[in-house]
Amino acid sequence: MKLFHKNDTPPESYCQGDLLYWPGFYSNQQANEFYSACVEQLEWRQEQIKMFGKQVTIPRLQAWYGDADAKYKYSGLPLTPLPWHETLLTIKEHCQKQLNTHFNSVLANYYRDNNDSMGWHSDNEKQLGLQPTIASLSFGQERKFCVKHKCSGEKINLTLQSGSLLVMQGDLQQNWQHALPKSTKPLQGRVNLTFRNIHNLESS
Ligand SMILES: O=C(O)CCC(=O)C(=O)O
Ligand SMILES: [Fe+2]
Repeated sequence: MKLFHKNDTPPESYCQGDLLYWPGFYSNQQANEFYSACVEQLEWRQEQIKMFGKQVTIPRLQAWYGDADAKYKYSGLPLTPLPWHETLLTIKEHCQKQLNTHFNSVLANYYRDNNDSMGWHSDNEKQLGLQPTIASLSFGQERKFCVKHKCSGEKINLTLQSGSLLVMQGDLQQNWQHALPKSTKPLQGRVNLTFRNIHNLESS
């Protein structure tokens, strides 16, 4: 896969093996419009997940959209997709075209302020396959995104800007974890969309 061409690599882009970051995938204005549409129109829920045998309320809002058969288990939480929203379909088309791949679902995350976060994890569920390509879009408040190697502990920190596209692919989920930490500084809201291709294991 080739995401960057010599002459159109935007400033501060990052391309290291299986992690590609493109800050200006969308203009600020377009990113603001997507942010508002997502905040106002997606069916946000604060889910409970099981962690170490305990029910925990997750520190962010989530919504799962996709094709009807793209059922997903996320941290022990079975998610049945909501039917596609037009804004999500538009963004999905752009990503599919750019990355020359297909997505059948998206996990939307809404971080309302600096107290909302996502802990260390890998998106390595069986249903994603061994080397999933995940397209991660950011709209609204920029936030720090951390990646940590599972064996060496090597850390990479990126600031995900509004309108940026981050692609996680290849062996990234096998070898690395990632997280979106809380901040002590007050922050505005951020919407993140992670487009995925879920394999329906029951019917295969
Ligand atoms: O909000 C982000 O940038 C990360 C989201 C994420 O890792 C996920 O949805 O699995
Ligand atoms: Fe993730």
